[in-house]
Amino acid sequence: MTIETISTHRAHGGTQGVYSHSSAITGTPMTFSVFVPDHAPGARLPVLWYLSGLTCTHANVTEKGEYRAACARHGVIFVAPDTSPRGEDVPDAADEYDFGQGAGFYVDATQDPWAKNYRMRSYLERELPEVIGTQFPADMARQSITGHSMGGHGALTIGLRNPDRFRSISAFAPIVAPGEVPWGEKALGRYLGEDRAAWREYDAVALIEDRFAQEGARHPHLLIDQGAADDFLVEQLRTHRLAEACQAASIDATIRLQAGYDHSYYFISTFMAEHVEWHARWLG
Ligand SMILES: N[C@@H](CCC(=O)N[C@@H](CS)C(=O)NCC(=O)O)C(=O)O
Repeated sequence: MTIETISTHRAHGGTQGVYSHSSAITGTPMTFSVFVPDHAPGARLPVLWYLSGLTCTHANVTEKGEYRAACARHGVIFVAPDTSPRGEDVPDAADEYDFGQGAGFYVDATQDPWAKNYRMRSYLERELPEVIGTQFPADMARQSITGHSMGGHGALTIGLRNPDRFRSISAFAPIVAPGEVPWGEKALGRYLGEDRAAWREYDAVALIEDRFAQEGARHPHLLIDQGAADDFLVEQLRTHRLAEACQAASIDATIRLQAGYDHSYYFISTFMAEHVEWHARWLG
């Protein structure tokens, strides 16, 4: 397994890198960024994954997320993958910002022509963790996950499906019930087909209903921040649906509505250090 180093920079007492590798799962080159705080020789640090939203690459959070000082302070590695496979040979939906390249929705597509490359679920559940665990000083027994919008949906669904891998899940303005909102209905319908039963493992509210209704089912700790002035809140994000599902399943989640904040990286970067610190508590 080889990775190519695209760039490295010293920052906040650590190293911010951007890397590329050839993914067997997506069949494309994939780019990702990793911040590694300085550490004692031989030490292995816990990992916080960050999944990005529509139209993003690894670069949006790397440049605007303001996570490095907190990660350095708490000794946490921060990994930011891309949001889809990319390339001239990868099918795309020209002129659609919410589908195709930049909008992989963290699913394994089953429908043509998407099924061949759009396999972000397997990429993030199987292939990239192997790369991070072997190429970086990462302690893969200590992982948590966060994300924004479509990436908040990715963090919640990957985290809830893998409670033994992730100690905590947080999200900024996540899509909590894609099966009930226009962004999600469009993406899941085209990537997975019209049988809505197949959508449920890619829908945080449905996953909670299906897997955590039983008293005592173990789940990662949950923290959500949502801007009250977010233009997507009512139609696409619908945070109250997650609150209702958590309450019905007796899941003790912290879900906060932040007055005045919109959907942008100004919002994310404001609360990023708090999220890193919160995850660091569970990561030990
Ligand atoms: N109106 C936006 C919709 C997409 C959007 O808001 N994307 C969010 C994630 S859902 C984002 O993080 N955009 C990139 C950025 O702000 O750097 C666009 O067309 O770019």
